[in-house]
Amino acid sequence: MFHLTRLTHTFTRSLSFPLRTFASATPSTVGPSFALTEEQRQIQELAHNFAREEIIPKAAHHDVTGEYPTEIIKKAWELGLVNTHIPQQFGGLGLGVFDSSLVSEELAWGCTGIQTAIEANGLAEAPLIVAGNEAQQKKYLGRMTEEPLMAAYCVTEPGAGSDVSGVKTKAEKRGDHWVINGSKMWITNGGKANWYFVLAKTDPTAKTGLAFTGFIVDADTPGITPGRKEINLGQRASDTRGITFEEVVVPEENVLGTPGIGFKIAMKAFDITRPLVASAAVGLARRALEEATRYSLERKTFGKPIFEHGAVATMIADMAIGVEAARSMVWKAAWVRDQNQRNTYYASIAKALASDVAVNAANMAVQIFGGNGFNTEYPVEKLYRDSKIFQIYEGTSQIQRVIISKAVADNIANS
Ligand SMILES: CCCCCCCC(=O)SCCNC(=O)CCNC(=O)[C@H](O)C(C)(C)COP(=O)(O)OP(=O)(O)OC[C@H]1O[C@@H](n2cnc3c(N)ncnc32)[C@H](O)[C@@H]1OP(=O)(O)O
Repeated sequence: MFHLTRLTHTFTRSLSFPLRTFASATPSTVGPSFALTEEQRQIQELAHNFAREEIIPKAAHHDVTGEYPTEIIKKAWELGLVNTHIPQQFGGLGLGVFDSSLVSEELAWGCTGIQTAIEANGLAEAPLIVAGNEAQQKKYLGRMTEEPLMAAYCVTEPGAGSDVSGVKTKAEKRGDHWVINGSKMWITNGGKANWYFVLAKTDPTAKTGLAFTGFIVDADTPGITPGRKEINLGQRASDTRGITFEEVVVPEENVLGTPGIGFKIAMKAFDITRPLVASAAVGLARRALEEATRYSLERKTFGKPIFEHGAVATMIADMAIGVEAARSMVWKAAWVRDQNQRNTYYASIAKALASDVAVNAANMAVQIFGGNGFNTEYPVEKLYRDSKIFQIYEGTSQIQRVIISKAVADNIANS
């Protein structure tokens, strides 16, 4: 309660209206409109200003050193820009996916490495939001609003990335508790989390939809060992690690939903988070567009700004087309989810489209910067490195297309 009051004060000061008024507004239910409400514009502006003033000046430092952006996350948390989905009854803002996408686009415009560290909390929390009981939500979501803690979603394994049904980590029921054994890989916030969502196989004989169980696991449980921080191509502020689980004892009360339905919980979580990963990709693409446009208006060749050469202007136009189209798709995927309708198809389209847009935009920005684009003194080489992971994490671009094509075929078969 103390925290909620503090958060309310901070947020109220920043936004100039009471938290509850804002949080109880459900602008996403206004229907297919592209007009943001006043409240949405204000939270977007808050996130934008935060990215400009707190993230951008420090992004290069965290990229070069790989240092985890703890102080930035704390400040973002104080403003309510972290854990945006947590329902109000557990101390959060209870924002829908649409409103959260406004925040994630702006934070990612600042730095996708830092934004990924922040949004990985949302990914870990999503299974609790879709399947947690009140006691679990109160305990684990509630604590995220009481102090700036991190959480992590542990599904991927060394041998199971795209194919989640190949997860080998297993959990066995022994008496009144479960025991988890196995190894996870590429876990965002792996070394920083206070608790994990862990997917483990509990019935090897059952079909995928009944073979796995989702657990909430406190990070300080004996038997959990995070590995070293991985050194990745981009998004280096983000903490990615392998984690081993050896005879990790988890109480029955930490089973999410019922035993066996963990795969579906893990998938439903993506319905919330894929639109947000896509919105982050839009943020990166928009940043690339802005940097490239600014540069092309200043840099001269053959006696005029390079923007005036048609070949460059065409690239700028293509980047703008990508940003606008991808954002529209993010908004649709988010809006459908906020209507409590299944959005898997749209979430995958948004994720696939926005990821390709981000990679292409960063590529074109480097091209427009020329030699300077290849150099670490200029901002776009970082965007180029940071962009690639969008086509890989939260389901590769190929997996999104598997989901999309299956949905199209099902639709035709059932028509
Ligand atoms: C910003 C934060 C970033 C954080 C860092 C990023 C972290 C990560 O990258 S997390 C890991 C990312 N990994 C992935 O995205 C994995 C990609 N793979 C997949 O999504 C799945 O394996 C996928 C879609 C290929 C489906 O696999 P497949 O084994 O064919 O299962 P499938 O047969 O479709 O589904 C099994 C059951 O689940 C159900 N199901 C599948 N998806 C859903 C869903 N969205 N909602 C409800 N039910 C679902 C199916 O209906 C089916 O049910 P039933 O058995 O009753 O018919």
